Amino acid sequence: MSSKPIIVALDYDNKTEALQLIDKLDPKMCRLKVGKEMFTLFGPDLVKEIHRRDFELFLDLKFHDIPNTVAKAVAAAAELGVWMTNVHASGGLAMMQAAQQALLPYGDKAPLLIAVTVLTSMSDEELKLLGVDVSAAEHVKRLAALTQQAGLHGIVCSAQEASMLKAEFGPEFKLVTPGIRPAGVDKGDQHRVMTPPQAIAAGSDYLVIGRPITKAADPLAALSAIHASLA
Ligand SMILES: O=C(O)c1cc(=O)[nH]c(=O)n1[C@@H]1O[C@H](COP(=O)(O)O)[C@@H](O)[C@H]1O
Repeated sequence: MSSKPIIVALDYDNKTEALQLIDKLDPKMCRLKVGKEMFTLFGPDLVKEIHRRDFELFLDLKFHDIPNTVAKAVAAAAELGVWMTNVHASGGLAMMQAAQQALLPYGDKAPLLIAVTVLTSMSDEELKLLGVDVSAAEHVKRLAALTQQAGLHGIVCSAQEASMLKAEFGPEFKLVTPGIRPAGVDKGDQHRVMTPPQAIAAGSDYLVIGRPITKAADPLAALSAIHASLA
C-alpha cells in the first residue's frame, strides 16, 4: 500500500462546487482525480488551480488512439505536471510503448503511467457482447501482461483481481482500483466492488473513490473515516 492510497475522483460539472469540495479536503490524506467531464469543461486551468492547493493530481483521460497521438497526449499531460495519467491497455503494445517512451525526457518529473484493463463497470456478460470469451479476470491478466511488457508503472483494475495480479506481476507493479464502496454504501453503476480495507488487503496500491466521498453529507468526515479504516 502507498503511504497515501486514497484518490478522490472529482466528477463535477460545476467548477465552483468542485473547488468548494477540494477546499474541504486535506492534501495530506488524499490525492485527486480529474477525468473526462471536468477536463473537457475546465481544461488545464483546473489542473493549475488544484496544484495551487497542493494536491497531487491523477489526470484520468484514458487515452486510446494511434501510438503517435497517444504519445503526444501523454507528453502534454507531463507538461501539466500531473502525478499520474493513463491510457487504455486495449490500445495495444505499440501504443503503450510509444506513451512510455514519450515520458522519458521528463525523468523523475514524469507522471506515473497506468493502463486501464477492464473497466469496473463491465461484467463477464458485457465482455461477451464485445467478443471477449474469457472471464473479466482472465482478460485483465492478459492486458496486465502487455502493460508490464510495455514498461508502464501499473494498471487500473478491480480490487477483486488485485491479489491474483500482485502474485502474478510482483509488488512494484502498481494496482489502481476504482469500484470501492465502504460497507453499506450504494454500488451505483459499479459491478465489481470491494470495501477500502478489503481492497488494500487484496493488494491495491491506490483506491479511486468518488461518490462515497463527494456525495457524502460531510465529505471530510467520509474521507477521514475511510482513511482511519486503513490505518
Ligand atoms: O480509470 C478510472 O479511474 C476508472 C476505471 C474503472 O475501471 N472504473 C472506474 O470507475 N473508474 C473511475 O473511478 C471513479 C469511480 O467513481 P465512484 O464510482 O463515484 O467511486 C470514476 O471517476 C470512474 O471514471
